[in-house]
Amino acid sequence: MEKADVIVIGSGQGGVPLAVDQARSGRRVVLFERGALGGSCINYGCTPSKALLAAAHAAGRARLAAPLGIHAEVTVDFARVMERVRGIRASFRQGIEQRLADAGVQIVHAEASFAGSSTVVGGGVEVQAPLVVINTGTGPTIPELPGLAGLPLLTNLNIFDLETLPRCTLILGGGYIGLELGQGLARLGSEVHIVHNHERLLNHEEPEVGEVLAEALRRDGIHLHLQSEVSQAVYQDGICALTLEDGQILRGEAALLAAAGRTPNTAALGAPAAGIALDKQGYVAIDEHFRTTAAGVYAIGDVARQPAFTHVSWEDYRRLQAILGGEERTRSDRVLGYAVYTEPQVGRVGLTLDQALAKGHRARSVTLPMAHIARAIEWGHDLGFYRLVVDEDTDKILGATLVGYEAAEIVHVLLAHMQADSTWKVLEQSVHIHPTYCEALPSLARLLKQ
Ligand SMILES: Cc1cc2nc3c(=O)[nH]c(=O)nc-3n(C[C@H](O)[C@H](O)[C@H](O)COP(=O)(O)OP(=O)(O)OC[C@H]3O[C@@H](n4cnc5c(N)ncnc54)[C@H](O)[C@@H]3O)c2cc1C
Ligand SMILES: NC(=O)c1ccc[n+]([C@@H]2O[C@H](COP(=O)([O-])OP(=O)(O)OC[C@H]3O[C@@H](n4cnc5c(N)ncnc54)[C@H](O)[C@@H]3O)[C@@H](O)[C@H]2O)c1
Repeated sequence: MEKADVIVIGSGQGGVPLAVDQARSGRRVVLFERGALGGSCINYGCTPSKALLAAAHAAGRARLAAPLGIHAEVTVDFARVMERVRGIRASFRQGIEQRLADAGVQIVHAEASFAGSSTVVGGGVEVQAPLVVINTGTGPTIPELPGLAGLPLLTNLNIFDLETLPRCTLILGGGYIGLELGQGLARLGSEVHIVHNHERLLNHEEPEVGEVLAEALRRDGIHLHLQSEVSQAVYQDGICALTLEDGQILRGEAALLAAAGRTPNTAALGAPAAGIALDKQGYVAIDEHFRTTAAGVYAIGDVARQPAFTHVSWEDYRRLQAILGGEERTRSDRVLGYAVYTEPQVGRVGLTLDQALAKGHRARSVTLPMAHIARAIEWGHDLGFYRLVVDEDTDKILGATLVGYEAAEIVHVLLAHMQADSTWKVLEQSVHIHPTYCEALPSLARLLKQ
């Protein structure tokens, strides 16, 4: 058996920098990875999806430019789109490999499992270390629907390997992945149907968010089947027939994409036998300091049911590093921002009004429709709104929801105010540049004076 100072399982967004930092400080680090180095984000998540969306949105903007007096005929070279996507993915992956190699991390390209709380085995290697960090992420959930098992499904794991654009794509799930990839494939020329089992898309967000996105997706020609589930799936020789609960049958030459949520990658770990407790859904149970139920074993990122975003997993690493270095940090005092990269985008930070009220804040919200923003009128962006939630006792900004052009960028203005513990009055007094989208943020705050 080999001895090491640190074992990292999974080369996700937290595991890689942690392994590198630990190795750079002179410790012997062994990292187990069963797939491609760099985890979901680089290989089958953020990077390829956003590279695909760059092409798709270029096509979509050109097609929707008629109201500006521009009539474009769009031709999509799907093979070139995907070649570029895979090229970016390969270069990012190579960067990770180089970082790990430069730091002297020993990599075991194999699936890891626990042979005791401080002993990990995989690929014929057995290693023991006083510190083990689990960063194994999640994989796609395949819904248990009659006929679905064994069908040639697309998931986020294989969709970026497509060589040809599906003529038609049927998507199960109207969450982040379903909407981003659905709009992406539609804008590249596929006929897209999204089957979603709630009355609104992105049902975890405020109702208006899903309503705006539904309108935007319909303008892209996407067929939405809301409050709907598949009762039977049949797939043969490229022809798919999905029977929906209302009896409607979606039939044709189609690809099927499962975008119905995530399942933690813990099945192979043998964690419970090593004294590492999982929760009911199989996520690793952790405390405020990322500690699992086994001494010396920590978990970070998606597998620990942290909000499933790359920047959260990365920030988990930074916090865990600080905790291991003796600092008093916890995992839950962050200002959480995130975004959905549809067009229009959704930029979110902090609490919604309902969440703020539920937490006991005396909270209030104000909303500015996109149609009242000069920049939006000039650019012809009529869909969306900006919403701000504040604490009436302290004037602190508690959260914001922005739906509109590049909202993922613009929301950082509010994130910075929140991180700095600033108030809506400071925002209201700021003189933002005309004519920008950000100019609307002090105007939004000004509504609180009425
Ligand atoms: C299509 C898609 C788009 C996304 N877009 C965004 C986005 O735009 N912005 C954003 O912030 N987030 C996005 N996400 C979420 C983001 O990818 C994850 O939150 C992020 O990758 C954090 O993951 P992680 O560090 O927890 O682990 P991961 O990145 O999932 O890495 C886990 C690694 O562990 C390995 N592994 C698993 N089990 C074992 C084992 N037993 N032994 C050895 N290795 C193992 C896996 O192979 C994998 O490489 C997206 C996700 C998807 C699927
Ligand atoms: N922009 C980003 O940051 C980004 C992009 C993609 C993914 N992600 C991360 O990945 C996670 C997973 O994304 P996701 O879209 O797979 O999951 P999700 O949980 O966001 O959405 C899945 C949706 O599918 C619906 N659903 C489940 N089973 C269904 C069925 N049988 N038929 C119809 N609908 C069904 C659910 O109601 C749910 O709303 C997200 O939570 C997010 O954190 C982030």
